[in-house]
Amino acid sequence: MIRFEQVSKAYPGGFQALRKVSFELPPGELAFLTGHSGAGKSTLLRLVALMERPSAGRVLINGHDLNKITRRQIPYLRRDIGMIFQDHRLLMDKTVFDNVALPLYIEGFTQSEAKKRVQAALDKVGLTGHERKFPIMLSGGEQQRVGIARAIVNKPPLLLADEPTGNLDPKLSLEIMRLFESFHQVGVSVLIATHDLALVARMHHRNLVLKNGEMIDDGLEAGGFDPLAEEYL
Ligand SMILES: Nc1ncnc2c1ncn2[C@@H]1O[C@H](COP(=O)(O)OP(=O)(O)OP(=O)(O)O)[C@@H](O)[C@H]1O
Repeated sequence: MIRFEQVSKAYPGGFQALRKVSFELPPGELAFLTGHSGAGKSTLLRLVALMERPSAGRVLINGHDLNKITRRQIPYLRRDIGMIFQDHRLLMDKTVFDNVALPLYIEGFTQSEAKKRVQAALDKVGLTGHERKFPIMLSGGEQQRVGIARAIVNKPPLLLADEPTGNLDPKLSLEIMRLFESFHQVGVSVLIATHDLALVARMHHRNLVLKNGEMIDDGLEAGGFDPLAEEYL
């Protein structure tokens, strides 16, 4: 699903955010991406989502070399990727229905076609019946669920989440992570960048660890990984 081959990313000004990162995430796998603030987690996700381009190396998604994707092709590739952000990025003047339907409208679905899909997505995140509400009327956890419903509404095979539980308390965070697990269980690939090492330790999934732009652990070695170990912090 995702393959990084010796990927480096230098931002304008020369800051080296990623250094020769290589890893592979097979289809249907759920993995965490951890590391200190500034380690390069968001940069890595942005490279997968074609929001940034690598300075060196190759990123492949489903065998497509992203270096060979033209600007025009980007929207087509992005359809296969659902993105979830810490600040959920909902449109506050639109209803829950319209927020979730947005990717479908962009793809040209009519309102009636969109309706079924939106209801199915809201059902999956436990928000049936909230269609007509505005985001401001929802709790933080519910708003994050709307963001997740929007990300899954066109059934992408890959979900990328950047600190999806950053603003939530431990109970809600666990609920959101369980939701990602439920997508993984039906075959969706999921990559979640997070600071929440206690939650990562509790969930028993692969953990990719970045430190100063280098991948110091790709989570594949047997023997158990302790995300709270000193060397990872
Ligand atoms: N557009 C940019 N231009 C210049 N430098 C950037 C840009 N985006 C990120 N950086 C720098 O690259 C480094 C990695 O940033 P990134 O956001 O990928 O880290 P992160 O691990 O996601 O951090 P955090 O956990 O704090 O979100 C940081 O030092 C950051 O300041």
